[in-house]
Amino acid sequence: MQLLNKLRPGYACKAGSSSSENVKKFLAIMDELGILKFELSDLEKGSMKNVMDCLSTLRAQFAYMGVVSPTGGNKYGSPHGDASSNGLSSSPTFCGYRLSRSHTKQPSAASMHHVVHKFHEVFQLKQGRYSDLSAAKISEMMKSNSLDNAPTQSLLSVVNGILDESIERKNDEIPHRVACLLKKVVQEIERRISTQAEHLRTARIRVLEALASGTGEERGVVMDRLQQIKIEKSKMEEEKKTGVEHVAKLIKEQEQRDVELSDLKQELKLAKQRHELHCLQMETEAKAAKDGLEGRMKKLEILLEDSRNQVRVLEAYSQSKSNMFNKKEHIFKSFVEFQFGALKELMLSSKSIKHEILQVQKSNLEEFNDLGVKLKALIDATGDYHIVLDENRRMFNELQELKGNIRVYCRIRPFLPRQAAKHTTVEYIGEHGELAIVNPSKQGKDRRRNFKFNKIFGPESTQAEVYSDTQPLIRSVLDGYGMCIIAYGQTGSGKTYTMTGPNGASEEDWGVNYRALNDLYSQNRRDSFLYEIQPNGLAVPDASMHPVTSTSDVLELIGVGLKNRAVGATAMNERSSRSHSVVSIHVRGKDLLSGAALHGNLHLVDLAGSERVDRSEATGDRLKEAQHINKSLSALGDVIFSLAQKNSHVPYRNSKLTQLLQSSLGGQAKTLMFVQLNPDVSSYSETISTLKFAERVSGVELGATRSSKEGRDVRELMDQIGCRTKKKIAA
Ligand SMILES: Nc1ncnc2c1ncn2[C@@H]1O[C@H](COP(=O)(O)OP(=O)(O)OP(=O)(O)O)[C@@H](O)[C@H]1O
Repeated sequence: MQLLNKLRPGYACKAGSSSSENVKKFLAIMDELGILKFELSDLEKGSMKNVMDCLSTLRAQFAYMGVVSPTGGNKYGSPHGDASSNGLSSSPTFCGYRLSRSHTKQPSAASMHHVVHKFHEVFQLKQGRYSDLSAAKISEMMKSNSLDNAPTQSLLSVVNGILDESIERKNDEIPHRVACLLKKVVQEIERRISTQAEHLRTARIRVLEALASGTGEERGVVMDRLQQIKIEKSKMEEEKKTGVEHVAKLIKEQEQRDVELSDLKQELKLAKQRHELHCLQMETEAKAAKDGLEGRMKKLEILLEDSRNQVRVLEAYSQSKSNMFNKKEHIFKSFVEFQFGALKELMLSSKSIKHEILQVQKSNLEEFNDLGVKLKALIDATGDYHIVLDENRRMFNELQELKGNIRVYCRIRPFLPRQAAKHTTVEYIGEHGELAIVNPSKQGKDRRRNFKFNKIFGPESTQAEVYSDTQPLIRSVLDGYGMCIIAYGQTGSGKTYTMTGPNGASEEDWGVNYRALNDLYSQNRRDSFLYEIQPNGLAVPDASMHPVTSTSDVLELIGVGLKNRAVGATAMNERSSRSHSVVSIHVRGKDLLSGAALHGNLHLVDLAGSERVDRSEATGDRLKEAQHINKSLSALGDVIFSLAQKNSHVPYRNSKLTQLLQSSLGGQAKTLMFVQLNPDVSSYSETISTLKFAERVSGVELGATRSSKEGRDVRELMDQIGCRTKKKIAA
């Protein structure tokens, strides 16, 4: 056991050389016995498999050896002495084969069995007796080769057989050849026994020596080791089982992997197909792209060639340009040099010019000073001019006042082409405003009636002639006075014609309105006054005021007013104005020098027809309208009459019309009335009533002879104005 203990892994390395020697001895014995041995290096590595195999073989050998009894007979009835016996006899025995032969090479179990079988065949008697054996068979059996190789059991069975046969025979003697065979066999057995005994003795001594070197403790270690080995074996079996399960699991996993692999292969196949398709497409595209690129390359090459050619051309061109520029540069340089020379000269002349300029400036300054003195004198003179202007304005107004603040003109309308019988009521028109009207139906002193006006415009009078006396009064408006121009008369007598002119009138036919407005703008003294002109209707409900800058602006507004004017047919006029038309123009002037403000106004009044109600055959609303018209005309007559009489009370408030015209009726305002007459005899009574109205309005002044003193005053004033104006112009 000590020996086995020394077989533990690593023991040889740890133990001393004596242990190692023992192992070597053990291995030598194993070698001698022909048993599969292990190497010393196995112990050093700890590889126990070879060691265990060796020990197992040794154990089996011992077991086999125990089968043969010390007497050499078949103790257990088996003639062949098989390995079933476990006993290990201490008495000399012999093994089933020669131990000496096992020195050569370790026989395998199969070869050993073969040899034993062969010698059984030679020595086994299958039937019959040994005495019946042929001489050849016996000589074959007696051959030393056969005897040497025959198993001991076979030899013993031969001996037993011959002995049994001799006992059965009793009287018969054993044939000589059989006796020789018996002798030979016995000798062989003896030889084997002695040899075996010797070998066994030697082997047992050696084994015992080897075993004697171990102790009981080592045996325990070996047993423990064996136990461990068993445990390891069971563990290994367990592991093997686990391994088997693991292998099964692995197989299953393998199967799954196979399935996955097949799926992957399928996918790979599809991917490969797709990839191939894609590659194909790519190749096609690449080919197309390549073709395209080649085409483009060719184009680009052509372009490049063109560009190169152009570059060459440009290079040549730039070269020629460069040469030209060089030439020009040369010319410029010489030119610049020349210019520098000229510049120097210029600088010199500039200096002298500067000097001259300074001289001129000095003399200019002196002249400016002189001019300043003169200008101051002029400004003073201008101040005088304004004083003169103001005085002129005042004197002009005085003149107009002396001429009369209320003037009544008479205008007789010509017969119209459509009028059939042209019998006139106008018998005489005097140069100084005398008018004789006749009534053809009457005789005697009642037949004629005389009237007196400031002036009479006959049927042939032009629009310009009618306006001529009005024109000077327009200046009064700009001078800041009020003025009112009124057209009065029966319907169809020509009021609108006088105030506005015929429809679509040319400049020649323009009425008072247009001409007055034109004069307002043309007489606008912009050098000394700033004027603002606005038509005004603020005194009338729903009226509005609009700034105007020209005659056309005013006419436009008049047009709007006319559209709104009530017009209706009467028995006397197909298109009769059934309302008064008033255009009020306010003028604001500012003296630019003194800052003094002026405010003048001009009322242009086209009254409604003055015919009698019964004559116009008006009824209903038209009758009421006619009555209103008559009332307002009557109120106007009363106001003008009161003014002419210089009454303390003037009844402005009796009608809207007089309220509206208040600013241009009375005071320093000028009133100018055109009394319109229809010369036709059929209108005689209307003519008479119109003339009576005019007579009443103009009152005392009409027909009154101005005193010689008033006449002188007028002439003197006229002279003064003329004289001053001449002086002013001279200045
Ligand atoms: N001096 C004139 N020369 C030529 N035609 C004239 C003259 N006066 C008036 N007429 C004509 O007579 C007609 C009546 O004139 P207008 O309409 O001016 O009269 P009216 O007094 O304004 O009438 P109403 O009061 O009804 O409005 C018109 O056709 C007009 O052209």
